[in-house]
Amino acid sequence: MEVSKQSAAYGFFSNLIFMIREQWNFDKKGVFVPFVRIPSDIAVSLLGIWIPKVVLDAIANSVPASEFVMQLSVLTMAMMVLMYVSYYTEQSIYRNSVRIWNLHFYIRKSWKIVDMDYPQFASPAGKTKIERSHQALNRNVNVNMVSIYPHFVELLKNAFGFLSFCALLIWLNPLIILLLLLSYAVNVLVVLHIEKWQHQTKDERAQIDRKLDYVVSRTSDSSIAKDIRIYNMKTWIDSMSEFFMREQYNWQNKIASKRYRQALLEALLIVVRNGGAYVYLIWKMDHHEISIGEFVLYFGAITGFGQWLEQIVGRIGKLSTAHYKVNDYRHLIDTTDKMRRTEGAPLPPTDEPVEIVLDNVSFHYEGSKELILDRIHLNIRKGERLAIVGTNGAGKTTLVKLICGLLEPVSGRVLLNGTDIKEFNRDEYYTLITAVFQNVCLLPVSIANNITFCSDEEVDWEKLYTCTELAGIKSKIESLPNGFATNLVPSVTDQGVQLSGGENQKLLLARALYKDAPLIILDEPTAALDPIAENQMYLKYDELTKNKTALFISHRLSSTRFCDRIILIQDKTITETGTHDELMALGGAYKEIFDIQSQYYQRNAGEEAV
Ligand SMILES: Nc1ncnc2c1ncn2[C@@H]1O[C@H](COP(=O)(O)OP(=O)(O)OP(=O)(O)O)[C@@H](O)[C@H]1O
Repeated sequence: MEVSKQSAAYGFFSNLIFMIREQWNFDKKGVFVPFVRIPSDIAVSLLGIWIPKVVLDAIANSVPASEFVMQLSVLTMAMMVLMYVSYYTEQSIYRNSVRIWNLHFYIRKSWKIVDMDYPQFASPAGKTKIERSHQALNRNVNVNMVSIYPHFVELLKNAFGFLSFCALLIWLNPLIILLLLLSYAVNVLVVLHIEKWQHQTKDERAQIDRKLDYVVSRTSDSSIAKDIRIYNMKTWIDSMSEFFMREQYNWQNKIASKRYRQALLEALLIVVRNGGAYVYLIWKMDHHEISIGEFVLYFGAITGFGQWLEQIVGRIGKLSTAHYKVNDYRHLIDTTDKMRRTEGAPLPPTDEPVEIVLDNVSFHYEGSKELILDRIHLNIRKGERLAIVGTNGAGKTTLVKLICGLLEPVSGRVLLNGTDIKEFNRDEYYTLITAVFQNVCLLPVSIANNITFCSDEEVDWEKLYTCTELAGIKSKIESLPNGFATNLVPSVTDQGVQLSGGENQKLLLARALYKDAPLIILDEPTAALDPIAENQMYLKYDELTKNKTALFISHRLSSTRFCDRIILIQDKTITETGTHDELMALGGAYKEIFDIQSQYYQRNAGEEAV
């Protein structure tokens, strides 16, 4: 298996500063909490080893009871207050603010995904980037990217705690510190090595996660629930999910076995380190060089020193993980759009049809060298209704996506009214286009909102009624108990309705008409319509495309008669172009496909006549 070796593009401190800045903008209190938490936690640890010494010294030195009780009460009270502060700050850092903070990044990530350039979004590299960002913000806030600042605070606390215990142990013997440090250094190196390996293998693991997620999410996808049952896809889903789970399990095993080995090494080091130090303390007491109170104090200090160091090692590991996750998040967030987002060329008036020119356009999808379209020349006149036909996979949708700016040509230019579409601001350019694609995209909101994408107050109701009437869906909507206020996507909305395939298609047509842009694209808009509805749509075709340039993809060649011109895409290029009659007269591939389609109608008509 090839291991992807993507190293962190942002340094640790760059990521830390980025997150502190984010925390500052989000909630300033979170930045200050450490200043209280660090000293109080360290004081709790010091008091923890100091109080037994005070007790033992008082007994050994026969301190008067009243003085002893006084000393103990003050220390115990101080301990209580500090422990409360420590508990409160922990709750406030980890339990509350971090979860909300996580949500803040989650929303920003989702926003970025919907806002990024479509070609980048749809590319394999983009998908991996998005998957990694999902992992960076998984639900476990103790290990995902938002844990970087809390882990850093804890690391600082561990470092100061460690230094304060160091100061104590220096009085005992500086060599003890050296022995303890050496053993921990070995452990740190092993932990860092494991973290790096985990990061380097992340892409491979992300790919398996993505496939498993896809297969598992199919089980609850209502749109394919019927197919699952009818085609008995259960067996396929079972075996695929088992396969990917096994793959995931193998990876988890690999990670676990590395961690087990590291834990074993750590256990061995603890035995050598603490054992040696304790033997030394016993020897000192045996030689009357330290008192019983000091023995207990140093005993606690050696244990505490070890604990601080263990925590430092653990924190470095967690910080390193969080650092890589911040890295993945920033990789996504900092993705710069290739399309123009700044001020672009002035838009043409939106109430006039546009002219589109494809000038020597070639295209292949990322990850494949094979051209889908090869040096296409096409001039679509203002207000022209162009039908694009061709067999499955010929490249019709790809051509339309290039015109929409959803894909970028690998060579050549797409011009709108003489301006390269790259020159327009991307979002402004989209305002010129309205489209009905084959996939149905509905939101869990009302029908009116689904068509207009604006709030009820902003809806132009007259226009909405006209568009739904034209699309042939108005009477159906009005027959629903809540009319235009009826929610769609019943699985997540109150009293939501499920429209039929054809009704959904009419709704999408109404949406395209409501947008009222100068370029309208209809990709198989009648595929799900019954013959009567289809016929009505053709009859209204003039009205639907009035004052617009229209592109119409259809496999039903009879429908193309309503267009001014037809182009046939074959072998990566435009092989035939003309009106229906011209192409029939040409006697080429168009005529052949048309004849094949029409022979069934003719035969049926003939049979009926007999
Ligand atoms: N995102 C993608 N990545 C890689 N290849 C793709 C992608 N989308 C489409 N293709 C390939 O590009 C070719 C053209 O696809 P396109 O969807 O443009 O065809 P089409 O003419 O619209 O087909 P249909 O009539 O079946 O809708 C196909 O061979 C398809 O496999």
